[in-house]
Amino acid sequence: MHLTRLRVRDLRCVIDAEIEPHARLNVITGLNGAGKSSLLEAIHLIAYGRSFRGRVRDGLIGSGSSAVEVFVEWAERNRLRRAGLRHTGARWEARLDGEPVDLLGTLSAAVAVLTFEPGSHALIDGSSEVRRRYLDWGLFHVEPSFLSHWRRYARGLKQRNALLKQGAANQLPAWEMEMAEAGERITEARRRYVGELSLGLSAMASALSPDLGPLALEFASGWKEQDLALADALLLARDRDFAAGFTTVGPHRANWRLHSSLWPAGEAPSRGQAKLCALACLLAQGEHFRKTRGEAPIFLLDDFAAELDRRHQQRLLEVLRGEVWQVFMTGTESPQGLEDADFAGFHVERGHVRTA
Ligand SMILES: Nc1ncnc2c1ncn2[C@@H]1O[C@H](COP(=O)(O)OP(=O)(O)OP(=O)(O)O)[C@@H](O)[C@H]1O
Repeated sequence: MHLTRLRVRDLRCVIDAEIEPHARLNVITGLNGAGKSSLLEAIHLIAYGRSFRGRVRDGLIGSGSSAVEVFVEWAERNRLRRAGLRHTGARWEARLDGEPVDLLGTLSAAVAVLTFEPGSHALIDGSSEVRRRYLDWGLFHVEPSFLSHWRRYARGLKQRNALLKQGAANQLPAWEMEMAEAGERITEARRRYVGELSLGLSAMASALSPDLGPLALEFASGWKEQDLALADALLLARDRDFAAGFTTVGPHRANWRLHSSLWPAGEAPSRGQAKLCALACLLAQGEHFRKTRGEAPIFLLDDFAAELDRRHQQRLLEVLRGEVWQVFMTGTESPQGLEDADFAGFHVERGHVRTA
């Protein structure tokens, strides 16, 4: 899929901007604070209902305005589709192909976007929640039944946690059964997905940087899955969970780890290594999406020159040029090595965008 039109109103310093992006590579340049990242935030907002730089109400809406508005048009299998989102920070209204939308997830399912931004190293060195979200984003897009299992599990977990807080044991078995059934399905899907991602990850990583060596993903389900079914793990954890006041085992505690020969077991990767590995993971996820769905997600690269040294920038550009994805990248300058490339340049100045 690729955007054919992007219109942004009242997002940070961008009061009203419209661009017709290139189907492949879009390079957005401008001075610091010009509003380059704001354009990427607009695309991210449509796909995720939030920014990659915090909540909508925390400064995303341009000062003096009550809502941010984003409109996109995109081509998908020779069909033109469109979506719009108006967000006040507290309330939102969305439309997809001219029809009102009740759930933000409907937009997320339609517009697939992967974002690499200055905080993306958290995928490797941040909390397990970031890594679960990474897996679940992929499964949400490639496995149609995943969302219903996920919702069922989340509802069971919420009910079980409420009962644990109240000290009410008698209703626990019913909710544990719900959690166990849905949770086993979630785990099966996550484990399979991690396996599939691992197949493409090392190739992607070596294209990005030969130094990264072979990479492997190791999945942990959130309970001692090799010894116990989830239903038994929940039963056994009851006393501890009553004392804690929440559920201490289950897929909501799942995690994965990346193994690389660059950092021995027990050692943490450097910030730069974590960034490169996070990028490799995102690219591998995009490639998996493309192979499974038969169309590619849109890739956003915020301030990529500041994130990667020149050698890795060149390698990334080569990888991206070999792919069929639509890419939006920002930087204070256009990257070197694009002289013979077919791409669109946009220049941003105080929130105004023009073709470069
Ligand atoms: N709510 C807001 N209303 C109006 N302007 C805002 C608001 N929030 C931030 N800004 C301004 O918008 C600009 C943000 O731009 P953005 O972060 O997109 O710039 P950038 O070109 O990506 O910069 P850099 O190269 O420094 O990353 C800044 O000048 C900031 O002062």
